[in-house]
Parts: sequence; C-alpha cells; structure tokens
Amino acid sequence: MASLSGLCSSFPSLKPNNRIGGELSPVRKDSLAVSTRSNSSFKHSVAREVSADLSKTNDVAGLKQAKQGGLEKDPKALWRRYVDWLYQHKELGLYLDVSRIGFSDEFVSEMEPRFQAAFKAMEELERGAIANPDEGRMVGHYWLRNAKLAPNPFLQVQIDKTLAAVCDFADAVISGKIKPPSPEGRFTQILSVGIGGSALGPQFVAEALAPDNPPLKIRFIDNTDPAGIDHQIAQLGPELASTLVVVISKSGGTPETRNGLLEVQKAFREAGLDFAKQGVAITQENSLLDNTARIEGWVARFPMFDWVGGRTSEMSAGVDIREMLVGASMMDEATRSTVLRKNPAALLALCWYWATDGIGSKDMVVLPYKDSLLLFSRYLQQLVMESLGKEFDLDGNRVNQGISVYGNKGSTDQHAYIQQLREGVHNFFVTFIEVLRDRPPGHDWELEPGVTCGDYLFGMLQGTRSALYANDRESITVTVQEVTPRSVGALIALYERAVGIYASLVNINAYHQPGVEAGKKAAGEVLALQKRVLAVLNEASCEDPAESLTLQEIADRCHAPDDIEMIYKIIEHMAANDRALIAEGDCGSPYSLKVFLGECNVDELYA
Ligand SMILES: O=P(O)(O)OC[C@H]1O[C@H](O)[C@H](O)[C@@H](O)[C@@H]1O
Repeated sequence: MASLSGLCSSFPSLKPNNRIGGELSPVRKDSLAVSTRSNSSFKHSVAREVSADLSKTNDVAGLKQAKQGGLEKDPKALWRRYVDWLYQHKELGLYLDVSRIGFSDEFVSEMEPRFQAAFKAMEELERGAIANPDEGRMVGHYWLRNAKLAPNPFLQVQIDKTLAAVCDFADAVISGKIKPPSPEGRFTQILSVGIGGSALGPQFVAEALAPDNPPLKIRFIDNTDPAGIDHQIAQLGPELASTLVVVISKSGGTPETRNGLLEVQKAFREAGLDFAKQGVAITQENSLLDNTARIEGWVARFPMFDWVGGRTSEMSAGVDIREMLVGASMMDEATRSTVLRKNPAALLALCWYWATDGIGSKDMVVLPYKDSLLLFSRYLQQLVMESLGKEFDLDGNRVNQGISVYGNKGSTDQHAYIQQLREGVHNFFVTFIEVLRDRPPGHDWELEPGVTCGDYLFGMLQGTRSALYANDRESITVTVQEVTPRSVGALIALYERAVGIYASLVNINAYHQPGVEAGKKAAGEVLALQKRVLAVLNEASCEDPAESLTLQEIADRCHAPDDIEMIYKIIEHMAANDRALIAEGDCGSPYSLKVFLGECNVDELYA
C-alpha cells in the first residue's frame, strides 16, 4: 500500500489515472493527450473561426463567448485540466493552480505573441533599460536578490555592501553590541515610521515571519493621525528608552513620515531621551531624511536606491533578508522562463487578463488561509493597484487601467463577505493562498477522531473554492509548504514579476505613481489655504471683533472665493480641536473659532 506521504512525495509524477494504494504506475502523458487532442481538435476548429474574427481585436469577451458552455464542470475533465496546467516549483515547494480560471486554448494562443513581447521587455528591464520612462529610471528590484544582474560593478558592490551592512547592524542590535543609552543596556522594541511601500512590506513580512517571542517587538507608525501616533507611543511607555526608531522613506520627504518623526522626537524630548542615539534612517542618499540623520548623528543610515520603487523595496534593508532573497531569487529564475506554462508569473498574468478582460473588469480577492499572511492582501493592494492603476498607457492613450485588490484571510472572511462572492454580484475572481503545513511537527492533535484544527482550515479553503466554482466564480490557488522567509520571498517575487508582465500585456508603465503626487499636491494646497485663513482671521481679530467676518468675506480676503466650502471645513476642523486664534501683537483677545463657527450657521449661508 503506497503510503499517503509516499503519494505526496511522488505527487509530481502523479497522473490522473494513477491508483492510490497500488503501485503508482505513471500514466503516459500521450494517452491523456489522445483524449484532449480529440477535444482540442474540436476547439481548434472553433478557434480557427473565432481567431479569424478576433485576431484583429484580441477581444477577450469575444473569446469567452466562443468558449462553448462556460466553465468546465465535468470532474474528470477538471482533474485533467488541473494536472495539465499545474505549475510546480519543486525546490521551493510552491505550486500554482490556474485550472479554475476558464481561459480557452484559443485565448492562450492569441496571447502568445504578447507574452513573448512581455518576456523581452522584462529581459531588457533586468539588463538596466529605462523601464520607467515617465521618471527616466531603471527598475532594479530584481538586482537586490542577485547583485550580479545589476548592469554595472558599482551597483553590484553597492547592493552587496548594503545587504552586509544591514545584516551586521541587525546582528549587533540583537547581540547588544549596539545599544541604547538607557539603563536596560539593550534595545527591546522597534518603532518603524514610514508609509506606503515603506510600511506595507515591513508590516506584511513582520506579521508573516516574526517569531512568537522576537528579540525585538516591532510596531508601526504608518500615518499622520495624531491619535494613532499617541497610541503607539503610549503602548511603548517606559520602553521608549529601549526602542530603536527606524524611519523609512525612499524619497526622504513624505509628509506623513516626516510628521511621524517629529511626533516621536517630541515624545523623546518629553521623556528626556536623546533621539539621535536611537534613530535609524533608511532612505535615498542625500535625501532630506538622510541629511537630517547625518547632521543629527543618528545611530545608522542605510541607502535605498532610486531604481527601487517604494512598492518593490521589500527586499531592501529589512528582516531575515538573506533567506527572503534566496526565495525571491529562485522565483526570479523561474519567472524568467519564456515558456508560458513554465512561468508562474506569466500564468498569473494570463489569468488576470482573462478574468478581468484586460481592463480590470473584475476585482482580485486575495484569500490566504493562514493568519500570518493576513497582510498579504494589503501588500498586494499597493503592489498591484499602484502599479497597474494608471490613466494613460505607454502610447499616451487614456486607458484608466488597473485591477482592484481586497481580502483578509480565510476561513475568517467566510463569515464576512464570502456570501456575496458565492451568490452576489459576479465582479471578482479569487486567489487562494494555501499553506500546507498547519503547525510545526509534533504540535498537532486531533480535536475529533481523525480530524485536526488545520484539517478544518484546509476543508474550508477547498470547500469555498468548490462552492465558488460551482457557481461559475473563478479562482487561482497558490500553494506553499509553510510560511518561511524563503516562501515569503518567493511569493513577493512571484507577484512583482506578474505585475510587470501584466503591465506589458496592457502596455502601461508599472513603475511610476503620478496619481499619488496629485493627492500630495492637493493636500499641500489645503494646508496653504489654512495658513491664509488663519492670517485673515488673526487680522480680523485685531479689528472690532463684533464685526466678525462671514465665510464669504474670509474667502474673499483669502483671494479664494470659490474655496468657501474648504474654508468652512478648515475652520470646522480647527474649532473641533479647540484651536483658538492668538491675535498678533496686543490687539484683541484669543479669537474663538468655535464661537465664530456658531455664528456662521451654515444653514443661513443660503438663507
Ligand atoms: O518611501 P517614501 O518615499 O516615503 O514613499 C512612501 C510611499 O509614497 C507614495 O505613496 C508612493 O506612491 C509609494 O510608492 C511609496 O511607497
């Protein structure tokens, strides 16, 4: 009787007709091919008609219509499709199942030339081409895990040197060689201050990989919310004295991160601590943050390179980086294949294109059935949506591209929104992340005869996948053996490459983020208007306060007559925070915005 583990270990050779239990007789692929060949000859005849019409437009919707009868539901045919399309990276133990995405053979052959073009573009990118034309930059995150790929020796040395410096610093902090001035004599906490890719990557990896009792517990300030910052600092309490503050900002100028730093430095001052002795900066050389850290003499500074985007900087200075880099590098090697079926990133891109018609018509729901991968969907939200969510393509056409991403974890989300996924609006496809190892060896037990807690989790994943598919809801399953730095590195690399390949398929620049700049600029304008409002109100408080200004008069004095609503919002926000106006010089008394707001009753504005 072949043991189940024997079956599993021989799984890679398992073919549809093998019997579990007896000698696993490998079924020759061609016996299988005969049946599929007969099917595919039928399909090809359809394809000839279909492609004759569609080769001009490469219209996925048309190909979907041509695919007779929707999704395959025959169990035997599905099993055949599963085996036929299953991708296995045996050394990583990472599998990719795309069988529950209904792409047709015609679609695959239609897309082949575009994949070859995408592979070529990716090859040039890795050779140092300006793959981010809008910012005139190279795109080099793949070099971080294999410095030899970098286009010149100088960069190779920089990458290797930075990695060594980060690892040495981390070791020195953990060993206590580098320590705070506090009496405890060693760092016990890390406070990371950063936002976007300077937070999401570290948050995802910390949640996924931090041991139960790490040498230093990490927490994050990733927003300019004063209450959120206060909460993190309050939780640190006296341990602020043994906290290493890591400020991460590639540009070195992001307002939210700068505010977080100023707030933390204020807390250090109030605690009588010297921030510089506990501060680390990870940023581009000579950025505002880098110069601040240098001038103030912080404990350490580590460089981020301009050819690494924020959302692909996870492999920069960070956690158990060497193992993550190995996993990422192995996945990079696999995703350089120019054979679609052998390239897991290309397979993902194929599925995304089919499922979303190449125009983001459906959302990507990411469902890791593993608590430690909870933040993977948030990480992918930035990686996918900030890369693909673009207004124009590389030829300047307005395309408004993108794929929306959401999700948390299974089976938890089955008790939240899976109801809608199963029966509601069909505007998504699911990506399950399956982790085979439930618990470290020797820690498992049966909570009922023959069944463990992890079996339930496994059953919930498989059950949800089947239930969705039964109702024509498509899904991808990515399987890893367990959550380790290597498998996490591989997952990150898999999706970084898939995004890059997909971006080529839809002809957009995946490596800039113009939309974010627009938001930052608009925020700057609000703050500038606020300063003008304060100046006008201060001035007014020096006049006869009885003659308080109306909102329109304030707007006119700010030379912003059309911004009356924003001026009202500014005053409303300031009044809610008890911000009074301190009149300049000796004129007038502090001018209460609350009173002013009460006087200018919005309802009367249009009376
Ligand atoms: O790392 P920083 O320069 O502070 O940037 C933080 C974030 O800012 C913007 O939102 C960018 O679009 C993100 O890609 C980046 O991760």
